[in-house]
This record gives sequence, C-alpha cells and structure tokens, in this order.
Amino acid sequence: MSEQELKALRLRIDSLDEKVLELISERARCAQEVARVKMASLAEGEVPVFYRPEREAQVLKRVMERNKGPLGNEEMARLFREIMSSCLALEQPLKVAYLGPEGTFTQAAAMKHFGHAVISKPMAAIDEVFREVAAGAVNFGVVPVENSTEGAVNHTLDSFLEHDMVICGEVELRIHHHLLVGENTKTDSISRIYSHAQSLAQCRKWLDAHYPNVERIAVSSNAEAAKRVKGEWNSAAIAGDMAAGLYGLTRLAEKIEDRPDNSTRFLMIGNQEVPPTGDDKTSIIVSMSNRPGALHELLVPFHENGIDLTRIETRPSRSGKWTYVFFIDFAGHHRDPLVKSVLEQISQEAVALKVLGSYPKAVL
Ligand SMILES: O=C(O)C(=O)C[C@]1(C(=O)O)C=C[C@@H](O)C=C1
Repeated sequence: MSEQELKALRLRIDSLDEKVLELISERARCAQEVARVKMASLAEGEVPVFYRPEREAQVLKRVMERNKGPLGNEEMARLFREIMSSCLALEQPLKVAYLGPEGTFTQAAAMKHFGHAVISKPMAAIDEVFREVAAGAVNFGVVPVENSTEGAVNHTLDSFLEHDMVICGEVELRIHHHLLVGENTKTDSISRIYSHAQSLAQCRKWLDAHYPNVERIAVSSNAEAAKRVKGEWNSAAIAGDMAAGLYGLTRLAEKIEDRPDNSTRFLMIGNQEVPPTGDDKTSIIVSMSNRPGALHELLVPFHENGIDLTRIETRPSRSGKWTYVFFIDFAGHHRDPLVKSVLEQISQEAVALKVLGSYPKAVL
C-alpha cells in the first residue's frame, strides 16, 4: 500500500469519526431528554427509575439483528453496551457492588452487563453484596451463581434465603484461568498455589498433572490470590486476565482450566421489577413438604404447560433437619398468563413459593 493510499484512508476515517462523534452526542442528548420525561411523569412521592434492563436488552438485540459486519454481532453489541452505559450515566450514574476485590471475574461480569460508566464497589463476600443492596447503599449487586464445571455457588443461593432481593439480570462469562507469578518467581521455586476454592477445583486435573506436590491454598477470591503472590517469590496464583493485568503478574501457563467451555453465570440483584421483553427467564424458590412424590408434583405443571426448565438446585432449608428448598429457573416471565397459572398450581402444593424475579435472558 502506498503512502498516498494510507493517507487517503485515514482522512476518510477522520471524517467518519466526526460523524460517529456527532451521532453519539445526539444520542446522549436524547437520553438526557428521556431522563427529563421520566422525571416529569412521576407521581407524587414516586422515585424515578432511569435504568431499564428490558429496554437495554431490546437495544442490544436490535443492534445484533441489524449488524451486517464486518464487525461480529457480539463485538458490535459490546460497543453499543458502552455507549448506553455512558448515556445512562448522564441520566443517573449507577452504583454497583460486586464480589471483589478488584480484578475478580465478578467485576468483569459487572462491566459486561452494565458497561464501564458505573460507580463500582468491591465487597469482601457474597453476603456483603446482598447487604449493600438491601441497605440501599448501591443500586445493584453482582454475584456468581453457577459454574459449568463446578455447579452451584452455594453462598449465593443461601443468601437469597436470608434477603429479600429481586433478580433483574443475568450474564455469562467464559472463564479462562492462568498460572500467574511475580517477576522474581521461577517455575521450580513454586511451593504454594493460591486461588479461590472453585478455581482450584476447575483446574484440578491440570494441577495434578503439573504440580502434584505443591500445596494448594484456598483464599477468598482469585484476585486476592493474585494480590498475595505479587510480593512472594515462591508462590503462584490461579486467576484471570483482569487480575493478571491489575497486579502486573506474568503468565507461566495460560488457559489451564480442565474444561475448555468453563463458564460462570452471574446474577444482577436489586429491588427493581423488570417488565417482560418476550425472551425472559424467571427464578423461584420453592419449599415442599417432606413427603414422597413432592418433587414430582412440583415439576409436573412445568412439563404439562411446556415450560422449559433451565435449572434446578436443592439446598437445605435451614428451618429444619433434612428439609430442602428448590431453586428453579425457567423460560418465561411471571406476568405471562401461562407462567402465572403454573405458579398458582405450584403454590397450592408448596409450603412456600417466592418469585426471585423475571429478567431478560443474557444478550451478550
Ligand atoms: O430508554 C430509556 O429508558 C433510556 O433511559 C435510554 C437508555 C439508552 O441509552 O438507550 C439508557 C438507559 C436505560 O437503561 C435504557 C436505555
């Protein structure tokens, strides 16, 4: 390519950028107008709701449907995700608590869902995220709920039993783990490997094959593990890209998770009900009396009404020995007539039924 050609193309890019810039600014002014309309239509004493997850899902889906390339759908949606995040911040900057410290996969999930224009607050434990939301110190919280290799995150499920929370969104993240060390650490000097218990479990086979005799130490998060090894010459951490970058660590081995499709699902929790989008999920907690056939009775209405169950999890109820609660996720919104009728049927048989929330299926 000649210098001349390159110069011409760059001039074209400059002129396109000017147009993109003007259009983004026009969109942002439009969002400011939306905020004004939302404020003007409030009833006496009503609190304005600026963040609209159902609308955001619609915007992102529309972008993906209309995208003609060459950028991929996900790439394009990620760009719009950030534009919308900044537009919302003009209306009201969202405060989001997540399972920290900085650099965790939960932080990456929060950014994937809300974009980067939020005020984010790392919390030391899952329960603290719930408490922060309940106290009204933040608008939303982000917590991990299940991993495709290791299953349920029990702390999260148990926290739903203790707090009244509305689930208003979900996001899935591919989890790639790396073996990370500080700059003075050599492969043969490693005597300890730190990580979160779930991450150690997700890399068990790799660790058995490569570091069978090295002590594995579970800490509160993999970002915490990364933080620790920064100053230690004889230890390594298992953590992801964000933590590696944040603590300036070197990757001794990359993508060491045992399953290449290793993914984690995260939930957005708050106190805002989300209207239907036509492609939603609902999460409920049900407790049944401890008798034969109870689980069968619970599942029959779903089957008979053709409702797709996406997940069922059992946890001790904490209100009696050997009694259980079921966490169930299924396709549909609790305002859909069919779902309503199924929930009514279940509540006739159940000891207790609680709808944790209906929310748009993850778009990104
Ligand atoms: O449509 C709205 O209600 C808006 O506030 C606008 C907008 C957007 O930028 O498109 C911004 C924030 C909301 O969460 C949803 C969408």
